[in-house]
Amino acid sequence: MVASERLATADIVAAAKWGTGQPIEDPEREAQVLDTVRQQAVERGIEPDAAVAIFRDQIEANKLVQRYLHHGWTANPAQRPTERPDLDEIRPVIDRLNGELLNEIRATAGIRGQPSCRPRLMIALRQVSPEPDTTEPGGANEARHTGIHRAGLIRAAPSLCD
Ligand SMILES: O=C(O)C(=O)C[C@]1(C(=O)O)C=C[C@@H](O)C=C1
Repeated sequence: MVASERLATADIVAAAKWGTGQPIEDPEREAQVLDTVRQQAVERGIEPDAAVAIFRDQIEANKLVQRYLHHGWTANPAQRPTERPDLDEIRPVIDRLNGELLNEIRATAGIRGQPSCRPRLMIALRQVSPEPDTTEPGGANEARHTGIHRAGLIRAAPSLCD
C-alpha cells in the first residue's frame, strides 16, 4: 500500500525538521506537491480534483504523524532522534511515492466507486500494520509507534474511496 509507505516518510521528515526551527507545515511545498499531482493526474487520465483531494489527505496524515512525534520528543528527551536526515534527500523519495500512488489510484479506478471499497481499504490497513507483540522487549514502544501510524493511515484514507 503506497499510502502507508508515503506516511512512513513522516518519521524521517519529522527528524529532519526537529531542532531546526523549520515548521512542520510548509505551504509552499504543499502547493508544489499538489500542482505536480494535478498535472500528473491529467497526464494519466485520472480526475485531477479527485487526485488532489487524495493527496490533501496524505499531507494531513503526514503532518499528524510529524506533530505527534515532535510532541513526544519534546516531552521525552530520551526518544529524540540522534541524527538529522537531510530534507532535500527525502523529498525526492516523497515525489517518487507520489507518482506510485497516482499509478495505484489509476489501477484501482474500477474499485474506488464501489460499496466494497471501504471494507477492502480497512482490510488493507490491517495488513500493512499488524498488531505488535507487547510481550516482546520494546513491544510497548512499537505499539505506540504502530498506533500513530494507524491513526495516520485512517486520516489518509477517506478520499481513497469515492
Ligand atoms: O516536505 C515536507 O516538508 C513535509 O513535511 C511533507 C509534506 C507532505 O506530506 O508532502 C507534509 C507537510 C508539509 O506541509 C509539506 C509536505
